[in-house]
Amino acid sequence: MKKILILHTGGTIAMSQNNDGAVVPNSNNPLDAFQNPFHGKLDLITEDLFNLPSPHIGPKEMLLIQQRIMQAVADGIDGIVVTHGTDTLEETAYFLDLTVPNDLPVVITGAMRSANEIGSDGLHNFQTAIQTAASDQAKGKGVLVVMNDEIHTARYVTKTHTTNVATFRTPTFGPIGLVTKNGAHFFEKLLLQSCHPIDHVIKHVYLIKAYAGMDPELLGMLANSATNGVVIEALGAGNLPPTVLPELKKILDRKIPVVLVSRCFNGIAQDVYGYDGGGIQLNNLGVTFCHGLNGQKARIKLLVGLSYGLKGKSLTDFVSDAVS
Ligand SMILES: NC(=O)C[C@H](N)C(=O)O
Repeated sequence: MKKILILHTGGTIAMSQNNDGAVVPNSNNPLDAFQNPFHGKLDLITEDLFNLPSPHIGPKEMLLIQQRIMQAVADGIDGIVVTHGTDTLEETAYFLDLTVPNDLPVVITGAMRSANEIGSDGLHNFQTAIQTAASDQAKGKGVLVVMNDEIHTARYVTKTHTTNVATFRTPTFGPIGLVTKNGAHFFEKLLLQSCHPIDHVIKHVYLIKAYAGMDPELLGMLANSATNGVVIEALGAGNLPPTVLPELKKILDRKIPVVLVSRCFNGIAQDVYGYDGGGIQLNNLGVTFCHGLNGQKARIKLLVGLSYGLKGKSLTDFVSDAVS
């Protein structure tokens, strides 16, 4: 019988609406009411790691989840389900994708409606996540996000709607599988990336967003602080307003890695434009283009790479390639 370890970390899936209509964490996890429908087929081992809304989760908590999963790998667990708030779920999922071995199925899920709201999606998402983690086909796919009957890769999935249960989408590529009443079905093979099992996370890796008429002061502050890395969500195919270039150069002169992604929902950032502030100039200045990740994931990738001790070309190669 397969052993599936369930790690609860909080989020709406562990919350209820109170009499004032506010959605608040429950002291008793509503998922404790889950009746194992896989009796005799799956051994479900449950642990409450913590009970935090996901805006309270950061790299420290992500590392705790990663360490618990590494222990489970050593203990011979067959699959892992992590329940998590949806606001930062994609970041934790990608952090784990980069830092745990990708042969063990690790599935993250959450809910958009709390336990006592009509149409609550928590129990259903929980069940489909368990089915996916128990599937032989889930092996070797890296960390997966299962929500609303869809299976997405941690690498590309993102939260796209504030409240809709169909919030998790994979721009450009789409989901890699579905969960039906018969279980998990995959229709994509994946390029797998290497595992970087870090044991600490560094600080001061920042994410900022470009906008029309972008003020240079924020970059100026980063150039003069204890900054370890910067990710910029650039305009379009990967361009910045020229007004920020002097401050950007100060950061690059300090050998602080600067990674560029696009603020566009679809597509990849590339060095295609030759005007002032265009991608070709940014590339020549030493900015690293990250192909295919959104800003928050590129930041996680830079954070993991730096925490792992990568430097220079190995760091650039690691961060620029979404599948390395
Ligand atoms: N749907 C959710 O889980 C959102 C909640 N604010 C959280 O991330 O904890």
